[in-house]
Amino acid sequence: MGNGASRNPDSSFHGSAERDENLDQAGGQLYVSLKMMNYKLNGDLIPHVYGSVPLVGSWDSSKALSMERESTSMWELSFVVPPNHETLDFKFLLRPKYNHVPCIVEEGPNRLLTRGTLQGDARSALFRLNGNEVREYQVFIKADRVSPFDLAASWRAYQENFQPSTVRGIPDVSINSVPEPGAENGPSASLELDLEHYVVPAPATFSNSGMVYAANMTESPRSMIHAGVLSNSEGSGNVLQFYKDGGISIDRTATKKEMEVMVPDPFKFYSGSGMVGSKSVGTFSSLQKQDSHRGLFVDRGVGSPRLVKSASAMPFTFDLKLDPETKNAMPAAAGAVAAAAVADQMLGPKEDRHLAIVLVGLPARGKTFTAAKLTRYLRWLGHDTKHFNVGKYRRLKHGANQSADFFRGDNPEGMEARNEVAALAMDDMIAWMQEGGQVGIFDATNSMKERRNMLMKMAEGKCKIIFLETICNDERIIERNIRLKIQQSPDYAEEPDFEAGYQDFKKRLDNYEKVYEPVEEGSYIKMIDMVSGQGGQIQVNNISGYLPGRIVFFLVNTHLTPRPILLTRHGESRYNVRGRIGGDSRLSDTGEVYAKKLANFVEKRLKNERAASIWTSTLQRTILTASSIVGFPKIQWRALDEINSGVCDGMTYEEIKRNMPEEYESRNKDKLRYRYPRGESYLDVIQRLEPVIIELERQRAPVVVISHQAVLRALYAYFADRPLHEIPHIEMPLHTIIEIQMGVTGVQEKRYKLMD
Ligand SMILES: Nc1ncnc2c1ncn2[C@@H]1O[C@H](COP(=O)(O)OP(=O)(O)O)[C@@H](O)[C@H]1O
Ligand SMILES: O=P(O)(O)OC[C@H]1O[C@@](CO)(OP(=O)(O)O)[C@@H](O)[C@@H]1O
Repeated sequence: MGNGASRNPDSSFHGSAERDENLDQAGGQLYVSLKMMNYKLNGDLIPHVYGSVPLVGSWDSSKALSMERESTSMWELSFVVPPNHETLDFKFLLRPKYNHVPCIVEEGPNRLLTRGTLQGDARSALFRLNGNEVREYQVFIKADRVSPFDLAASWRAYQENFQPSTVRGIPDVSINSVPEPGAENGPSASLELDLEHYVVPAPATFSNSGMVYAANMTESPRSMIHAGVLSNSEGSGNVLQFYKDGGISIDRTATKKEMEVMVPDPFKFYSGSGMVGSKSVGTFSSLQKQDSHRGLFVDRGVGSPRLVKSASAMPFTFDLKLDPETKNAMPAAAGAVAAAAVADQMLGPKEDRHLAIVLVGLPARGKTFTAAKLTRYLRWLGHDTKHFNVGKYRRLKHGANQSADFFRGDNPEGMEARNEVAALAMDDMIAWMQEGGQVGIFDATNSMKERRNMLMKMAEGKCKIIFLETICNDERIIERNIRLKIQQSPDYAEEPDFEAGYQDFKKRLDNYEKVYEPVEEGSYIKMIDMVSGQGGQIQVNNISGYLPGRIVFFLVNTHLTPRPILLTRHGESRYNVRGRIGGDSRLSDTGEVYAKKLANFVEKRLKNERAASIWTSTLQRTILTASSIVGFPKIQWRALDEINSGVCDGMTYEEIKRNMPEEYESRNKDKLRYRYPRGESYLDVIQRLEPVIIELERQRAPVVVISHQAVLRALYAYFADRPLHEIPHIEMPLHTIIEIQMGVTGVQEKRYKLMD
């Protein structure tokens, strides 16, 4: 749209330099939303808009933009103006949709929009019809500056998913901030104010609830499993109780029983000093240009992680050396993971086929939290990943109630006992990798070089180690973390006196601080003050390969700002009613009622959340479901489109069974991997949703995702930490909102059912 050359001599209006600067700094685009009220069709004349720049026809009425009917008498048009636009003059006109004449242009001077501000008085649109009859229609013109980076943030997501809609007349990005007059009298008014009224229980499988201490869900010592003392990681944690309101509580009795178990001593002690020299260090911050490091997202927001890559930093490259021995060995979840990851795993050096992420950091620095989150992400992407928490091994071997003295650097028994359990956990992790496991997350303080050397020695020739150090210098956050630890950690489950627990943990921290040696060796990622809200930094050293690159990218985008993510399917579609899959049908009458109810719900639930946004697919049924929601930007993502059912698109399951029995059978056998002819599989859907997950992690404001059954199953599985094979079978009912609450203790779920 550039320098929209205006014919209006007064159009050289400019805002103050300061305002311009502010707008430029916002880096945003302008979302212009025009509405015309009470226009009832007059012959085949449809309201249009044309104006001074090519986007609105350059004053050529044949290229005017048609407004779309939003309701019986309300017409709407939204478009996006790039930030550098000068002035936009425009006028409303009435014209047949596919004919150029007759063309009736509104009376009066041009309307003028300068740098986001409408000049002159707001006035109705006056049209002089044949015989000099004058018709007057009320119009609303609204321009909102919204950062496009908040909308479709990563360049990758933008390139891959932010495609033009196939739906005629519906803008890809729109904002309608003016509540529809009379909206409160629509069907939505039937939704009572009390949202709690609509709460229904969440399924009892939400294993990653913020109420559950992540360490409890990690692996158990093999020796115990083999001895039949414990079952496996899932079974060995605490007993969970699920309540009607979706809350979860931990049965401490179970924890205690587990702690009482003592194992025969299978421990071996490992030592060594195989230190790997540091090759290059890169620091990432947002100050560099986006295109200077492909694949890494740059956040322009205040208080977001900073990402800078120094010239000396290693690029994330693929090592494609051919290893004939493993040519045919496919990774466990082949097909789920990106081709580059498969190539790395199959063709890279032998030890690189297994990756150990070894956490480093003082207590209460978010190591277990980060390890659990990374495990969830990698598993969801299809990488066989396990989380080994040395604290859990320690508790099982030495009991949960060790005092701070146990952790003193000058307590030889304590040191030996701690190294012993660390070696046991590492041993288990390597054994698991040799059975085919891909990524092991080794979660302990690992705060001294000597310990890290031991681990590197154990890993030699077996797996590649990347240290992941979490550093936090914000005293307030450390204080909050300590308090959370006393509440959550099984170490203090038996301590009834909070203050006594607090003092003991502080002493433990002191003991660690005295001997702490930051990582300077090998390959590493350092997360420094990433959750302080003041920026933060990620430093990487000697990192290469597809998977390490994805891990860095993921960590850069995660944070702890609490916010809800609301997931919902579109309202019932006409195809849903007829049992047809895919397609691009409109909503049924029931679906339309849901759209109104949803708008009402969103209005109430996100009343004070001005920065929230609504994400839809590019298919009509989601866009129409979002259409009644006002006051938030709406973004269409192609990645949110329903699973592509290829040649079966538009058929009923019955028709597929009858006409393509083999296809029907194959899907029944393996719904996760089955790919519709010329369409997609669930695994394909998961892959294309990865940028959406990264973007949901990155967002600090609430997001409402209105999408489809298969897509929402995949998204939900990420948050609920559900295994890949369950994804195609997860229940995803219509007319229900799943609220995922992201916060400092992890992820929690709540459900609202708005209609039966
Ligand atoms: N990068 C981080 N820096 C500081 N605190 C964090 C970070 N990530 C998560 N946290 C917070 O730290 C709390 C305690 O984390 P936890 O993982 O138990 O610590 P650790 O394993 O280091 O002892 C978490 O509940 C979370 O709120
Ligand atoms: O994988 P299955 O269970 O077939 O579910 C996906 C199907 O759900 C449907 C409805 O049957 O999605 P949608 O919610 O978009 O209408 C189909 O369009 C889609 O093919």
